[in-house]
Amino acid sequence: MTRKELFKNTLRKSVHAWKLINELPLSDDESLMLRHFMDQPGFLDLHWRMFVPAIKGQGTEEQKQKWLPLANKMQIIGCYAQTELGHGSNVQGLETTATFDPQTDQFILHSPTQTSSKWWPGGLGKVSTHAVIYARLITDGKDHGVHGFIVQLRNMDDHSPLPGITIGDIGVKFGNGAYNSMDNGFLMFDKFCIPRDQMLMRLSKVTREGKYVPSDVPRQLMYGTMVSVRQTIVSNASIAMARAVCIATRYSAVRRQFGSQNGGIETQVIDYKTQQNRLFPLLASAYAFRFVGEWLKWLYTDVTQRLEASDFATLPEAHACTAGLKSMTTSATSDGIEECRKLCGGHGYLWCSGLPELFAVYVPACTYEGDNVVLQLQVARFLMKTVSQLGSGKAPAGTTAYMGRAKHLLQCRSSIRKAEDWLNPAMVLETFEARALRMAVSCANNLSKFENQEQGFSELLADLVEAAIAHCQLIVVSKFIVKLEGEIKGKGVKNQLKNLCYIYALHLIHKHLGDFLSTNSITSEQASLANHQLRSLYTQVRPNAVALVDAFDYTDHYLGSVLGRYDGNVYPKLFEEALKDPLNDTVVPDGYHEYIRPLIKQHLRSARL
Ligand SMILES: CCCCCCCCCC/C=C\CCC/C=C/C(=O)SCCNC(=O)CCNC(=O)[C@H](O)C(C)(C)COP(=O)(O)OP(=O)(O)OC[C@H]1O[C@@H](n2cnc3c(N)ncnc32)[C@H](O)[C@@H]1OP(=O)(O)O
Ligand SMILES: Cc1cc2nc3c(=O)[nH]c(=O)nc-3n(C[C@H](O)[C@H](O)[C@H](O)COP(=O)(O)OP(=O)(O)OC[C@H]3O[C@@H](n4cnc5c(N)ncnc54)[C@H](O)[C@@H]3O)c2cc1C
Repeated sequence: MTRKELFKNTLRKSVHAWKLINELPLSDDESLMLRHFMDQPGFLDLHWRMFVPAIKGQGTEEQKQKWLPLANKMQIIGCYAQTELGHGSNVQGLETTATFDPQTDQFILHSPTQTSSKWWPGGLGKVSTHAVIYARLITDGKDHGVHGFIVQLRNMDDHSPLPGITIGDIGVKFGNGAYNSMDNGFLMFDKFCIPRDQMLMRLSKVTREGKYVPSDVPRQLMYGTMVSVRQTIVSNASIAMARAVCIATRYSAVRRQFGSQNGGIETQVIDYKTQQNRLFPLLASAYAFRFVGEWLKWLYTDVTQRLEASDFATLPEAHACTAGLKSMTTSATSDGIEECRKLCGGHGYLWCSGLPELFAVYVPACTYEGDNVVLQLQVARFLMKTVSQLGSGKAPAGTTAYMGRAKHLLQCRSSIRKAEDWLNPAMVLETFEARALRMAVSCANNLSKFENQEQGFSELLADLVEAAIAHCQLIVVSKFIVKLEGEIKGKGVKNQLKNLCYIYALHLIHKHLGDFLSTNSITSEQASLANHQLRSLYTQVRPNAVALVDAFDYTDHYLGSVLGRYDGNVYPKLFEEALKDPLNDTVVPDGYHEYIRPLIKQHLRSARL
C-alpha cells in the first residue's frame, strides 16, 4: 500500500474494531486483545492509552464529567502532545507557553520558536479533534513550569484546523509499512485561546483572578500517564519477543544444513549449540518478560490505589521499576527480533518471514515513552539515593530490599561448587543481588569523590546505566523465581519453566561476565560451571522448544510468517509468496527495452569491434 492507502486502511480497521467493541460488546481485556490482532499502530492507541488516562489522572471531577463521556463514546478523538521538535526527553525544557489572560479568563497557547512546535504525537497529524497539550504555564509574568491542557484542534463539522493552529503529519518513518500507519504529527499555536477550565487542574490550579495554586501532592503525578503506558509496554515486549522467537524456533526445526552422513538427512539447525545459545535465551526472555510484566501490572495497580489514598511512599519505586523495566525489556526485545532474523539465515531477510516488519514496528519502543538510556538514568538516581540512605535507619523496601543486606552482600563469596548448584534459586539470586549491589555501591563511591554531585553523575553516566541494568535484570530473575514458587499446573510444565528460568539467569551471567567477575560476585571457575550448566539446560529444552513456542498460541495469520508456519511447510510456501510478487507478473521486466537491452546490445557491438 502507499502511505495514504495504509493510513486510510488503518482508519477503516480502527473504526471497525471500535464498532465490534460496542456491538458484541467486548470487555476491556478483550478489547486489548482485539488491538493486538489488529496489529497496527493507529490513533486508537493514543486516544485510549494516553488521552483518556491523562484526563482521568489529571482532571478535576468536573473536567472528567465533561470530557470523559465524550471521549468514551469517541465523539471526540484525542492524542497526547508533549514532545516538541527541540525537546522530548527533557520535559522541563518544553517551550510551548500557556499564558493566562485575566481579562478574558483564557489561556493563550503559543509556539514562540520553531523548536517549540509539537512534533511526534501519534494521532495528531490527521485524525485527532482534541489533544492533551503540555505547555509552560505563565501567570502574571511568572513561569510555573509544564502543565497539561485539553485543547480542541479541529472544527467538529469539517475537520479543518481551528484558526491559530497549524497542523500536519511529520512524514515517513522507518520501514515500509510499520509505524507509517500512524499520523505522528506537528502542531504550532499562534496565540490560540482556550477557556481557563481547560487546564487540567486536579494537581495545581489557576483561579479566576489568575492566582496560581500549586499542587499539594507530588508534581510528578503529572507524569502518571507515562508511568501507566511504560507498564503496559513491558508486557507488550513479551508478546513481540514471543512472536519473533516462535518464527525462529519453528524455522530452526525445519531448516537443515550440513551434517549429512553417507548421503543421509542433514542436521536440523536447531541442534547446533550455537543456534541454541542464541535462540533459547530469547525463548526464556519471552517467558521472563511475561512474568515480570504480570508483576509490574500488580505493582502499578498497588501504587494507583495508594495514590488514591494520598500515600505517595511507593511512587519513586513505581517510577524506577516502570522506567527501568520498560527500558530493559524493549532494548532486549529489539535486539532479540534482529537476532531471530539472523537465526533464520537469508530467508529471515525476506519480507514474508514476518521479521523485518516486526522489527520496524517494534524498534521505536526503545525511544517512545522515554529514551531507554534516559530512563535507566532515572533508575540510577533512585539507586544512588537508596545507597546513600543505607545505614540511616530507613530500611530499603520493595525491589531494593536486598540492599538492606548490604553488609552480607558486599563481602559474601558465592558457594557454587558444581554445575548443578546453578539450579539452586537462592544461590542464583544471591549472585545477582551481589553483582547489582556492588555495581551500585561502586558508582556511589566514585560519585562521592566529586565535590559537585551533578558533575560526578555526568562523568559516571555510562557506569550508572550499567548499574541500573544490573538492578533491572535482578528484578526479572527474581520475579521468574517467585513465579516458579507459586502454583503452576502440571509438573512437566513447571520443569520446563524452571529450565527457562535458569537459562535466562545463566545466559545473563555469560553475557555480562565482566560485571560478575569484576565485582567478585563469582570466580572464573564458577563462570565456567555456569556455562556447563547452560549447555545441559539447552539439551533439556531442545525436545520441547517447538512446544514451548506453540504454547504462545499465535495463529499463522497473526504471525504473518512463511518461516514460522505451524505446519512447517516452508519451502513450497516461499515459492508461492515469491510468485505473488508484482515483479513476477511478467517474465520480461518493465524497463528491459529501456535499459537492459541497449546495454547488452552496446556490449555486443563493442565485443564485435
Ligand atoms: C504492531 C504492534 C505494535 C505494538 C503495539 C504495542 C502498543 C504498546 C502501547 C503503546 C501505546 C502508545 C504508543 C506510544 C506512544 C508514545 C508516546 C510518547 O512517547 S509520549 C512522550 C513520552 N515522553 C517521555 O517519556 C519523556 C521522558 N522524560 C521524562 O519522563 C522526564 O522528563 C524525566 C524522567 C527524564 C526527568 O524528569 P524531569 O525533567 O521532571 O526531571 P526532574 O529532575 O525534575 O525529576 C524530578 C523528580 O521526579 C522524578 N520523576 C520523574 N518522572 C517521574 C514519574 N513518571 N513518576 C514519578 N517520579 C518521577 C525524578 O526521578 C526526580 O526524582 P528525584 O527524587 O527528585 O530525583
Ligand atoms: C514512534 C514514536 C511515537 C511517539 N509518540 C509520541 C506521542 O504520542 N506523544 C509525544 O508527546 N511524543 C511521542 N514521541 C516522542 C518520544 O516520546 C520522544 O522521541 C522520546 O521521549 C525521546 O526524546 P527525544 O526524541 O527528545 O530524544 P533525545 O533526548 O534527543 O535523545 C537523543 C539521544 O540523546 C541521549 N540523551 C538525551 N538526554 C540524555 C541525558 N540526560 N543523558 C544521557 N543521554 C541523553 C539519548 O540517549 C539519545 O541517544 C514518539 C516517538 C516515536 C519514535
